[in-house]
Amino acid sequence: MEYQRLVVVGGGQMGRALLCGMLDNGVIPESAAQVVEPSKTSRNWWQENRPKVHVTEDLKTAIPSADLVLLAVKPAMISKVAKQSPNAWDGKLVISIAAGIRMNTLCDLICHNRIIRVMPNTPCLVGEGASAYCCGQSVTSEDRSWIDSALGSVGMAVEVDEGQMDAVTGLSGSGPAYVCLMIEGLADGGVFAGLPRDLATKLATQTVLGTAKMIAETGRHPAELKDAVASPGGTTIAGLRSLEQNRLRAGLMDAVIASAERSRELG
Ligand SMILES: NC(=O)C1=CN([C@@H]2O[C@H](COP(=O)(O)OP(=O)(O)OC[C@H]3O[C@@H](n4cnc5c(N)ncnc54)[C@H](OP(=O)(O)O)[C@@H]3O)[C@@H](O)[C@H]2O)C=CC1
Ligand SMILES: O=C(O)[C@@H]1CCC=N1
Repeated sequence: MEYQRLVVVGGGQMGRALLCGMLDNGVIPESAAQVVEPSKTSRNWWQENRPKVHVTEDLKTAIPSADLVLLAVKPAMISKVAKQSPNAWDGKLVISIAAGIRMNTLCDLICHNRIIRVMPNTPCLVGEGASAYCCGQSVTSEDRSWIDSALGSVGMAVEVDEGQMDAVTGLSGSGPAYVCLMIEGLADGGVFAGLPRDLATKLATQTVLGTAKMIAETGRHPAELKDAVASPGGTTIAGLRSLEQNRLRAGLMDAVIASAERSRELG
């Protein structure tokens, strides 16, 4: 199936990361994309950065022209958006990225179940996203192929059971924030140890990027690669001891669990 027009409702952080990633990767041409956005600042951002994307405040006129609609508003706004344009959702593939909002709820709101729930993450903006999705009962095989290749064009995409979506949200949906905190902390350590801020941030970023790539490309267990860095009586094992004393791993587990619980509450 050819999808002619994509309407993104909510052109904020994640709507931007996903749509820009898809535009950059040729999933959809700029002229076929429309963004519905009430915030003037955000509309200005689209007009300055993606002038060919049509931007409007008017949901009611945008939806009828769409073949597929990406709901990228905050979870608390989903119901309002759906009710703002009743009967307009028929015949459209609806994709929701709202954390915690369940398929049943979406289905009740838009009165059909040709719905795909997606949990993406912000690295979609640079083609390195990690997205999971689950499909409603009326999703066609063409819809499924489209979402798989659209998300795949901006990173990795995996289909999961809906029951796994809260855990995915806790891990990869929220994860970029935890990694940013880690990079910030590593850079702060470098600054404390005497490096200029710019250099410390560059080294911290490349260390995280390189390590992630090494794990992904070698398929080796992170513990094995960690052991390869730590010489007996050396510098790394001193650092690792400090991290264990400060419960880094338990802290990361707690963060993922807290986020997954919050996702469950939002539903
Ligand atoms: N940020 C992330 O890393 C991720 C977010 N998500 C999900 O993505 C969704 C969006 O989050 P995020 O991008 O961070 O949020 P943002 O606040 O950055 O973006 C949401 C945008 O929607 C706009 N908006 C509000 N009401 C409407 C409306 N009625 N019609 C159209 N647009 C509207 C907001 O405008 P205004 O500011 O004026 O209210 C805002 O610009 C959420 O449901 C979140 O759970 C999923 C995965 C990761
Ligand atoms: O913080 C949030 O609620 C959203 C969902 C996943 C990442 N950000």
